[in-house]
Amino acid sequence: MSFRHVAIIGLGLLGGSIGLAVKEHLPGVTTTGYDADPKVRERARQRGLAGTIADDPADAVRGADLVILCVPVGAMEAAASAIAPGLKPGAVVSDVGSSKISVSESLARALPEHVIIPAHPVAGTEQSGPDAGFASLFHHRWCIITPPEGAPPAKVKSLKAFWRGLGSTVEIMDADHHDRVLAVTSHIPHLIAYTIVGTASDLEEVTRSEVIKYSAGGFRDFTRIAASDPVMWRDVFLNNRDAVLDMLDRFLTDLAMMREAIKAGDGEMMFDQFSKTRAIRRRIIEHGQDDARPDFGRHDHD
Ligand SMILES: NC(=O)C1=CN([C@@H]2O[C@H](COP(=O)(O)OP(=O)(O)OC[C@H]3O[C@@H](n4cnc5c(N)ncnc54)[C@H](O)[C@@H]3O)[C@@H](O)[C@H]2O)C=CC1
Ligand SMILES: O=C(O)C(=O)Cc1ccc(O)cc1
Repeated sequence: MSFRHVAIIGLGLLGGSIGLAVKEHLPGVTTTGYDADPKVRERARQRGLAGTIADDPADAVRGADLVILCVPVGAMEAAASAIAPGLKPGAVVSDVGSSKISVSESLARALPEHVIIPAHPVAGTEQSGPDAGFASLFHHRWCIITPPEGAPPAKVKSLKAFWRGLGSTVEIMDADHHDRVLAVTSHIPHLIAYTIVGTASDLEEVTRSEVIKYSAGGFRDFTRIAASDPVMWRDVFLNNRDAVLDMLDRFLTDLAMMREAIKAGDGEMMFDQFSKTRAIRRRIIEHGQDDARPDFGRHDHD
């Protein structure tokens, strides 16, 4: 069974992109939407982020067979409770949150009688809000689905097909594994960016130098990441605390080793390490996710 009516709760970067992507790639599917912020609803109507934008969360989900919560992970439970009165029995409730264990638990608490299948499209930018979304956001990007035990296989299959329809490559994973992998590949890199940009800015004040003005390429890349939405990332670190702390300990050990190598003038150690990481980047470019679905748009998928 494929979804005929998809409701999107939260119409910022992710929610807006889903609405636009459904309009472009799945034209037979009806979309409805809701956002808690009236200004966002207004802008969403102007941009046509969903077919109908409701002023009430329960109205937005009435009749939907798939509801996707696209709010910060700390707001998932409140958003799920607010849609409960309008949810059709048998509707699938999913989300796009960047961490999965806590979201899974929040949704199960708020909607104990409903089918919950959490997901995370690993696709985004540093932008947020209703003007940030675009239809091709999910093309050739991973979407990780983390079905809880007992999730109906036919509904998991439908959710897979939905994300494939938007151009993603789907992977099934358990929530614990997801949270550990994403802690290393996404959450800690954001933490490093937020920290280094803060450190450079503090240094600038102390030394009255122009650290930021003359920053080279690497630092500019960090400033892009460090411009990401503060509410969203605060919530990620509050909600993926354990995995982030574990992985951060590993990272700090490795950073301390690099510090020792610099202190000791151990050029060989640095050269070996930098050569290894250069090879990793080359592997990503050669076999990475940009190549995961070279056929998107040319074939149908189940
Ligand atoms: N920004 C990114 O690159 C990515 C974000 N995500 C996840 O997607 C989710 C949404 O992120 P973005 O779209 O970037 O954020 P955003 O800030 O662009 O949009 C979130 C929207 O949710 C609304 N909202 C907040 N609480 C609400 C509630 N209780 N009910 C209804 N609406 C509510 C806000 O008004 C806002 O318009 C987050 O959970 C984030 O972790 C996942 C992949 C990538
Ligand atoms: O802008 C970037 O570089 C990102 O890393 C976007 C992003 C942010 C959060 C996610 O959960 C997934 C992707």
